[in-house]
Amino acid sequence: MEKLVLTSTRTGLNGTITVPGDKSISHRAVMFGSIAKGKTTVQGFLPGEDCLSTIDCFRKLGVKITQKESFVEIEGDGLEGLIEPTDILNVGNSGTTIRLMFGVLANTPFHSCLIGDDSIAKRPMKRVTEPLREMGVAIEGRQGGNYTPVSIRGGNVIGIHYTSPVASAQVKSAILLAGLQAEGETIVTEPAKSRDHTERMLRAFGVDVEVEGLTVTLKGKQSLRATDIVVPGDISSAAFWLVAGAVVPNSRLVLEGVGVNPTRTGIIDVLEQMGANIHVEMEDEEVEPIATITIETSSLRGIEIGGDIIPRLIDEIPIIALAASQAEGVTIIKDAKELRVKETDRIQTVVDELTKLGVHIEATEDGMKIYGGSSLSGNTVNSYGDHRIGMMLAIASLLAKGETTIEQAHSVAVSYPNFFEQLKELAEGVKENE
Ligand SMILES: O=C(O)C1=C[C@@H](OP(=O)(O)O)[C@@H](O)[C@H](O)C1
Ligand SMILES: C=C(OP(=O)(O)O)C(=O)O
Repeated sequence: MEKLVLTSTRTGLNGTITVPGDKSISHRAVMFGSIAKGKTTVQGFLPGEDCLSTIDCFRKLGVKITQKESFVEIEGDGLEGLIEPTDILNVGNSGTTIRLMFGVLANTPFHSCLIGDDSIAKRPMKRVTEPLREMGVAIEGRQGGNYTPVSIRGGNVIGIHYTSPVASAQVKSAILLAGLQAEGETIVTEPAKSRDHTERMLRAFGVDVEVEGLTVTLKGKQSLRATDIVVPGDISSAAFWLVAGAVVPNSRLVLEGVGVNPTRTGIIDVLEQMGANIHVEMEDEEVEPIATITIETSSLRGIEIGGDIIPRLIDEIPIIALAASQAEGVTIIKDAKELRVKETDRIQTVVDELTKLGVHIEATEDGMKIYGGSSLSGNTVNSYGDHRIGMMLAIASLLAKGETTIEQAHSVAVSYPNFFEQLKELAEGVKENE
């Protein structure tokens, strides 16, 4: 599916759905299961391309993994059980895979080489490779180890006290994974709280992790004990329906089993602040909290979004920009420079593609300014291989007059393989041609 043509919906979006498993948690379940001793099972795994890349990497490192749709079984033999790969480890489009793999491989006494697709080749790796070098890991790569291909030979890692300049769960997790294998203690402090799935899941695998404010501490030479993981629905995927439910007239959507870890719920806070009719009902609260979220067509107002909330909604900014285009008044998004180094430069891509549909929107250095009250008209737009841009444009097409053609629509499979099927189920009257 290179190109997809969508029309607006006449009846609104109605129904109850379960979104696929959380991408961040699915990656970690496979990684931690692969370096634990014993059999780990994963229910609710996201069979998206990014998480399949993680499985592929660990198979190349000698781990036996069986995966059938959303169920995964991993036979781990500890970190010592990993073997030198005879092939390059290819992470595809996944930043989480490559950055966390550096941490996993920090103490393995063999050579590995990591590459990814064209988007990965443009994303900075120094944020992880630099602190890992400080810990004693031998890393070589293009432009001093900032870009792929990167090769790594682990061994003799020592603990570090690292103050990260970015609020990034990928940086924090890579250092903690290296720290687990290191001599001595590892302490990571971040400037704002990023998602804490690593800290929560390491505990479930029997690791001692201390968290105090923005600082995480763990002792080295700890091993992981296999366990059974249940992955909640991905709030970053649910975000597309939350915004669609709020902005498409005559809609009411119920999303069940959504992960509502407070480090991820910035989208709910923003929609509430914009005046959305949104209701969250807790279902369960074990390793990760889970809820049912209901949203109805709402009158939204523009707001200012910046500061510590940004890491709590970083992947949702493209769809928040669309919500803002339908609000009354102006919305300003700032402190979000990180968007420039995602799968695409998400500030520029959002501005370029929404402008083509008739939105009045301007890029700023660290965010965007969106003028509300736009009426959208169909046009040809492009995801540029960025899954979140592809899904945001699909929701935009539901509001646009006439037909919208989305080029590179297949990119949605990175995080949401059945996105277009669910869209057709929820939006009666939407026509689709390939
Ligand atoms: O750790 C993770 O699973 C992720 C962390 C975030 O990236 P950064 O760590 O670069 O902020 C996020 O954007 C990405 O989608 C997933
Ligand atoms: C940025 C994302 O993922 P990653 O960094 O893992 O490629 C994303 O899913 O929006």
